[in-house]
Amino acid sequence: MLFSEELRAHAQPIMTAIHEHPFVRGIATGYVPREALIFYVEQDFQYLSEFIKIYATAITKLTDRTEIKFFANAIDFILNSEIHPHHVFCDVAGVQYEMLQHATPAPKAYLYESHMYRAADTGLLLNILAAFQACPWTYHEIANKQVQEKANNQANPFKGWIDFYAKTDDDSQTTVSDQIFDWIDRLASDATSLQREEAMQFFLKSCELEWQFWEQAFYQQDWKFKKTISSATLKHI
Ligand SMILES: Cc1ncc(CN)c(N)n1
Repeated sequence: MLFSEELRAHAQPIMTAIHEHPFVRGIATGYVPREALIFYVEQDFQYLSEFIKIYATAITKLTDRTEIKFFANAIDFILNSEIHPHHVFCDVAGVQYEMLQHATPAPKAYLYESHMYRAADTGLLLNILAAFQACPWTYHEIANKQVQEKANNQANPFKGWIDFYAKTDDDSQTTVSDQIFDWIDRLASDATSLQREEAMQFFLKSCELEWQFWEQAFYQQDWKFKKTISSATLKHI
């Protein structure tokens, strides 16, 4: 069994819970509460900005130009393409995107970002890719399932979001997540079983954090002492 097949098999209960999450179901049925959409975009904007820095860290571990290009493309995708699904949510919520670009990470986003940095700190590309893969993989799975359900019909205001994440790579029919799974398999074939276990943990925790990210936005879960934390300034003694 390929390592990527093992990853997917172990993540199945989490993936099922993501498909069934009320936010994700709301995308399919065309209704998500406005506050949830706004909270999501605020958090995702800052989360993706942090992701760019994590990709940049991954680049420092590489020598092969094709591999470097992969991460450079991923950065370009966030900066220039992934703004589109955010605009879809903003249009439905009736808010200006520019208004949602100043948030600080809420607890689950903070945890997810810290988890990614922890993977990067191990210095192992296998861990970085495993931790990162939950991001493209779960979104592609969500969108694909919703396309199969014909949720991307003209009446659905989230059609643009679903179509965006269901897209494959031009004519090749391969997705970014397929390419990453192939890359993970190549690295895993040279890894020890302990290293594979560590990568598995990074992947599964990222999958759970994807679920947590939807949950956090749907219920707008923020720091309990947000005002205290954000208003703290150093006193000059
Ligand atoms: C939290 C999260 N995970 C995944 C994606 C899809 N790149 C995203 N935009 N945000």
